[in-house]
Amino acid sequence: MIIVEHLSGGYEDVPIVKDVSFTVEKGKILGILGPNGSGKSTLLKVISGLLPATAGTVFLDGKNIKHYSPRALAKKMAVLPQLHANAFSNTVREAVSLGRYPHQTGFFSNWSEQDERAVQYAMDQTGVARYEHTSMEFLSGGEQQRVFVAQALAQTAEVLLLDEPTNHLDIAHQRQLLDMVRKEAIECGLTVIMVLHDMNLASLYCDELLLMESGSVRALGVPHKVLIASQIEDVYQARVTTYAHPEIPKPQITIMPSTNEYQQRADIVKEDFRVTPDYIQLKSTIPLKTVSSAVHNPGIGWYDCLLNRSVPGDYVISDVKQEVADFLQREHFSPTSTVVMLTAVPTQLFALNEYSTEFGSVFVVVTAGVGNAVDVSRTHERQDTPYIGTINTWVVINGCLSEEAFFQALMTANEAKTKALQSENIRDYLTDTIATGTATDSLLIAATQKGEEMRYGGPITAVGKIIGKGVYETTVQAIQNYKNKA
Ligand SMILES: Nc1ncnc2c1ncn2[C@@H]1O[C@H](COP(=O)(O)OP(=O)(O)OP(=O)(O)O)[C@@H](O)[C@H]1O
Repeated sequence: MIIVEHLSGGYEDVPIVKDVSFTVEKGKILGILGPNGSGKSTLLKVISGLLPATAGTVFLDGKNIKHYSPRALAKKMAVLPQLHANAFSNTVREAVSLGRYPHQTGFFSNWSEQDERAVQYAMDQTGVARYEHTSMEFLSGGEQQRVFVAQALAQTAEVLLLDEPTNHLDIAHQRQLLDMVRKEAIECGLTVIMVLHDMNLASLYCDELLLMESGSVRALGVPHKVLIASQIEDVYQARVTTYAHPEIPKPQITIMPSTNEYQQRADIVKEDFRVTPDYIQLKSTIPLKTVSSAVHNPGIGWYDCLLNRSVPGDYVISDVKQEVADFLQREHFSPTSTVVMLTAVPTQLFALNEYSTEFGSVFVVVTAGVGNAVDVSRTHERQDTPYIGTINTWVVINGCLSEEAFFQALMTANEAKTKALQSENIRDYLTDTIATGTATDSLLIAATQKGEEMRYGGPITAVGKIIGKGVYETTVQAIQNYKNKA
């Protein structure tokens, strides 16, 4: 455990680090973030005693680091500096072995089995063992960086101070190195303080983050409390936004380019829609921000091609995703920029309407196979598996929606669809109650993201009113087309 209390320090007469306090428990990782020149490296140097503290104290295992001899301190604390001197070593093994120096009484005169094990372990963990006899000068920047990390690891200290350990590393090696650091923390109780420029890696791998600004602590705490967009924007003077990592409950940050290239956005017009016997297509000249429950490319993304593909009524493919991927390849659609829904309804039974609004027009496209409609409040009584018979709904908006508005738009559209089923008296044939949808309905909201942002998409907003009316009317029309055919 390391406790830093009211620490200040800098270079001769230049105070840099001002009144920094934090605690890192044993086995935890603290990430230090901050703009260039904010004092991150200087803080590590003052903590490690490389620069004198002008005020404050660093406690290591309850003892002021000033009261450790340099060798005793080096056994407890290993440091990976930002810039490395490599004057004393030739080969990788020699460089890593230097990490054992604090454990030696003479100059490597009593090399022990423990030293050997520590060096071998550090080389294995950092993936440099295969270069062990190679001269340092023949290694790439990233390979050298891993050797220096191995050197610090070979020191077998309880506390590791790392200044930009992922410098020069490609993403696979960044991951390998940070996974290794995290494993050492969790399994061996290693306490780590590391300076990282990459906020996303810091968020993923650190228990807590310290955000520095002009030598002082601007924020300290768990990643969710530090990586707040407004705070990061203020400290870095760069526009950013946060989003959730897809698998790990940690925030991620992305920069918002100031270029207006992306703001010159086109409008969707009726001619962008095309209907063939196989599919209904919207081909846009710009990617649309899309939220959907489609079969292919569901979720949130940017896509310039939407397909509602008609498949035979007996379409049962065990691997639908692969079948759709094969279809896209066969038909020369880009798998990464196309959203695909499936329907058993012949495409000519679609309904499409355009609605003009004050912000721009809205298109609603629906195919409604309601032969197998269900009452969602009664489906718990059924034992049957889902079958094809689907209402597919697209709402394409010439306008800019907030994230909140996208999800409200989904709700608004779904409510309007249900209302259409009600007024068309579509019933669940098992319960003989009004159906609310089918077992496999799909819904998509796409927007050009041009113009002023609409914050909300609920039923009484400008966009919500159109979605409510548009999805209702268009679904009714599509159901009637379906009934007439039947
Ligand atoms: N040897 C030195 N003597 C005097 N001032 C220094 C010295 N090294 C760094 N500084 C100054 O201290 C301030 C903080 O530098 P430091 O290297 O700690 O920043 P940092 O946050 O690690 O930056 P970066 O993200 O660029 O690595 C800077 O203004 C820098 O110019």
